[in-house]
Amino acid sequence: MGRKAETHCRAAIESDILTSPSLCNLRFIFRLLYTSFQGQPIIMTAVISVSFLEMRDVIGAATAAQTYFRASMDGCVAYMNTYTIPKLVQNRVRTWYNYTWASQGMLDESELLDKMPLVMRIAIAVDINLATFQKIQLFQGCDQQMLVDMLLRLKSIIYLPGDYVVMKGDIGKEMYIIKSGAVQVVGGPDNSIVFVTLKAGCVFGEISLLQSAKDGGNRRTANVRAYGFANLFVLEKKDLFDILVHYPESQKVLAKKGRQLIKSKAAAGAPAKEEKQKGLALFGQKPPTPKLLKAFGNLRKAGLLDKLKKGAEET
Ligand SMILES: Nc1ncnc2c1ncn2[C@@H]1O[C@@H]2COP(=O)(O)O[C@H]2[C@H]1O
Repeated sequence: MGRKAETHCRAAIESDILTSPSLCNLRFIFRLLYTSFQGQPIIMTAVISVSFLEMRDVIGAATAAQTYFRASMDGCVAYMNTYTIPKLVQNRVRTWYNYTWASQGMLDESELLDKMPLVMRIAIAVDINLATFQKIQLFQGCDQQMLVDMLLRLKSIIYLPGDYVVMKGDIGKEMYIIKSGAVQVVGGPDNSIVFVTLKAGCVFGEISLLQSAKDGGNRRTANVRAYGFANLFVLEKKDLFDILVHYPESQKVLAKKGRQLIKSKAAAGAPAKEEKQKGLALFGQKPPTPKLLKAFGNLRKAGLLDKLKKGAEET
């Protein structure tokens, strides 16, 4: 019986099922058990028996999530085959699925929170992101409650390396906050000039959102491209404006900041040094904004992510 427990424990450590993001903690527990109680089979048997029911529930939930993920990916692949979508696009879609699953262990984080009572959603959103949002320069001077309302409307999205998040001249319908990874503001021939690289905690896409449609003020002022994999929060213009209706003072603060951003854009004659030489800058480099808390950091699996990153860079 004791030897059996030891064998099961070792099998669990080596098994593939525990390599999924949600189960890698279990793999760690088994490894700990194995190393701590090796040679004490009775203790190991007792501990494993007690944990068994709990583990069964965890494994059940994780398997359901994986089944959902698989079904979604298989359905999408079948759909792409039906419409003979080019292989290159199909590979990118597959990479997106695999990266999303590997990095956050679910396809849509917001789905998870949607089912919770508002009070819990607020508690989670505040705990994870409020401190970070309070440090974002754009939101300084805005009502705290307005920031909380905003946190509840954020959607999470992942862009693949080289994907364009916004295109110059398009109408701005959403703004972005970088959760992890980086994006580059690019322009010039073949977008070969990098004006600035924005990292975790930075905001972009806000300029066209804060301008009126008059005289094309709501158009994107630059191209923004994902630099490596980029995990972003998206805030839609409609959601932002729905919220601002209730906070006229914050509305004034943001409108003023919007005017300042446009002014600095007009002052493109005095951009940051390296941009000046190239003569294409819109406005100076933004001050660094703080890093977002690593909310889902413990779900990351560096090995698989690195492989996916390499794969995506090769395509
Ligand atoms: N020089 C710059 N430095 C930092 N961000 C920029 C710069 N130029 C453009 N952007 C960002 O790129 C975005 C493009 O879309 P928007 O014009 O909506 O908002 C723009 C800014 O957020």
